[in-house]
Amino acid sequence: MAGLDDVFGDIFSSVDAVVLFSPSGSYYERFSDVDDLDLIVVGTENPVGAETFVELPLAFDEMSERIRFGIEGAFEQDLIEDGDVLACATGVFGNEIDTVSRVRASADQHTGVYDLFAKSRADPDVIKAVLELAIELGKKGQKGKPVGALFVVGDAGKVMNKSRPLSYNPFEKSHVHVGDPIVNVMLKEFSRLDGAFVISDAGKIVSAYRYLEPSAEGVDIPKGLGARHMAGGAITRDTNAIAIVLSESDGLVRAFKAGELILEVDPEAY
Ligand SMILES: Nc1ncnc2c1ncn2[C@@H]1O[C@H](COP(=O)(O)OP(=O)(O)OP(=O)(O)O)[C@@H](O)[C@H]1O
Ligand SMILES: [Mn+2]
Repeated sequence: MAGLDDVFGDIFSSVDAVVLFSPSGSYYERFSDVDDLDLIVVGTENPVGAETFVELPLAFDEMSERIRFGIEGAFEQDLIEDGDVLACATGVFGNEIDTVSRVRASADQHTGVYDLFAKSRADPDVIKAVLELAIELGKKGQKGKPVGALFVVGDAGKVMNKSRPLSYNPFEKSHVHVGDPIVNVMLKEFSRLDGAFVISDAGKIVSAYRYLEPSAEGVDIPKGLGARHMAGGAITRDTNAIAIVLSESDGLVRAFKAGELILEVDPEAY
């Protein structure tokens, strides 16, 4: 009878690097003894003091998200190359490592999600909450009809200076934050109305109904996208904000940073 190694051994054959997600100290040390293998530690913190470390802005409950993010971070830091085979070890059922996943790193699969979270001004939790809200809005629409929405996140003072009100601001005197379930209901309700939401680095809803007036000079967004996307893209070149845009016409959620489209997701795929 064949041993388990014969059955599962392929998972570990010709691996270029091991990616350890939030390992405990003892686990890390055991791996350091394995010769000729690149070791990359990925986590929200680096308590093992690994030399080669990719920081996660969020723990990412979903294993596939965690791995995708770690791989993008590793690409970003030139730790891996296109085509590298990685053994990704992570804990699916808890903090202890219980699962190894064999993944071929592909530069084509670059989604920009690492850039969006790790190198933005706004709090990663805020970005994640807004992205999830946009995806949810895209999936369900508003009362069954597709809706569009534009969220500008971070660097709110500057964003306010480069925009003007289309109507009175329902968030004028409030101190509400994204992520709060009631606020999400409010934001969905207001998404039927024109203009952009402006959200601070810490997630405070600064304004709804903002008409953005950035300079569109040098902004290179894909042809076919209209004024909402142009304004969203352009404001991220003029300020340190990021923009998350739900398109009413094609239903996709896009994120812009520094004037460029860096992430495109289909809400139906989530
Ligand atoms: N400069 C702007 N600032 C804020 N909101 C804007 C701006 N320009 C357009 N919008 C909003 O975007 C809405 C849709 O405009 P438009 O159709 O030109 O954009 P789009 O990029 O094609 O988006 P969609 O894919 O949702 O149709 C407008 O009704 C308006 O609410
Ligand atoms: Mn349009």
